[in-house]
Amino acid sequence: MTSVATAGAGNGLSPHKPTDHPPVQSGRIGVLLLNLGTPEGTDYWSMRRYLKEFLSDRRVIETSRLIWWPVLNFIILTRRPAAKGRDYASIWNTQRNESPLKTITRAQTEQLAAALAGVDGRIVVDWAMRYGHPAIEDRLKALQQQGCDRILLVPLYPQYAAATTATAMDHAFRALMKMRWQPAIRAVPPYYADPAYIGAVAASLKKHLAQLDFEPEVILASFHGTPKDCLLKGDPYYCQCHATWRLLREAMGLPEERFRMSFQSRFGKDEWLRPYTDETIIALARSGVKRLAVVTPGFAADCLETLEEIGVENAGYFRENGGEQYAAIPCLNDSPENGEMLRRIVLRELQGWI
Ligand SMILES: C=CC1=C(C)c2cc3[nH]c(cc4nc(cc5[nH]c(cc1n2)c(C)c5CCC(=O)O)C(CCC(=O)O)=C4C)c(C)c3C=C
Ligand SMILES: [Fe+2]
Ligand SMILES: [Fe+2]
Repeated sequence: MTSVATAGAGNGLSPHKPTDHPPVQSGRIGVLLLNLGTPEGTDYWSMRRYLKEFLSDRRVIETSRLIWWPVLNFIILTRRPAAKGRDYASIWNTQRNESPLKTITRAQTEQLAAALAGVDGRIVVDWAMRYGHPAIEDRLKALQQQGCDRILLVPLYPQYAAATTATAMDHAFRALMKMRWQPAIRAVPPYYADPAYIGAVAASLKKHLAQLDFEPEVILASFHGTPKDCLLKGDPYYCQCHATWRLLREAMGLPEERFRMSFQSRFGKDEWLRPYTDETIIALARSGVKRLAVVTPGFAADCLETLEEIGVENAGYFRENGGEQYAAIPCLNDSPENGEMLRRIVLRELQGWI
């Protein structure tokens, strides 16, 4: 028996196992990037597991469980896994056998770690997903085990929505609820109007436009949608998307007719935030617009919703309705613009800790 255990037993206390708690006063600082999550594979069961976890989240689907449970289990989870599995298969990173969202979030983590290494050697950067893997709980524990007694959470959503930012925070706090010795926690606020973000998206957009072999008549900023009810219940997402759109338009020096905005990825039969991206793209093509570029500033990383829905599905709608040239502009991903933006935002939120 170790001396620690003997002392504990002598006091009537349970023996203290050194492996149960983080190193004492190592003073490291964790930075944990949080993104949505993604399936582990494109097969039926991987897709079903992912969709079930996602669509069982009350922050995402607020409908009464009495109504939602049978709809989810008997309708959605019988058909959607196969259909969406095919969409995921069309964008899958086959080299790493993972979705692009995972590959890019990892690259963003490495990029930020490299940028911060020279600033303060105590900073450890990691990443986690709200649904699936790597799990938030596991990565919080891993940071603690590396001696991080302060952790900055970085939800990778420029615009706050209960369905994204809040559920990631809820999940982190559920993990913290299980810890006897919690690290100190901070969270990066929504950065939808931050000059570092607006500047990065505008610079990246200008760079990609310069590489096109055509000049778009219209640029459409497409944001992920939410049910309209979220706005009516007080979710700031719609207003934050509008603020981003206005600031980007000003940064690009474009009038409203040439820099439009819309909401994509509708799910279910309820009304979602308008105008809808697919309807907007069809209307633009029918009104005679021949050259269109679509930018997706609400997505930190390219994913199913940008690569497939914007890059393929909506490109088809544009061409079928008379459009000729179409470009889906990549998200910030791990571009130099992204590296500089994250470095600035994270360093500001670490003030007082470093
Ligand atoms: C059903 C309700 C949904 C709400 C509300 C919602 C909000 C929301 N989502 C994102 C970002 C992403 N969503 C992604 C995929 C995705 N989204 C939903 C549903 C809702 N999203 C589903 C069911 C799916 C899975 C695909 C599908 O079955 O259609 C992704 C892509 C993930 C990937 O692996 O590539 C992102 C990113 C935001 C920002 C948002 C609210 C503001
Ligand atoms: Fe979504
Ligand atoms: Fe979609």
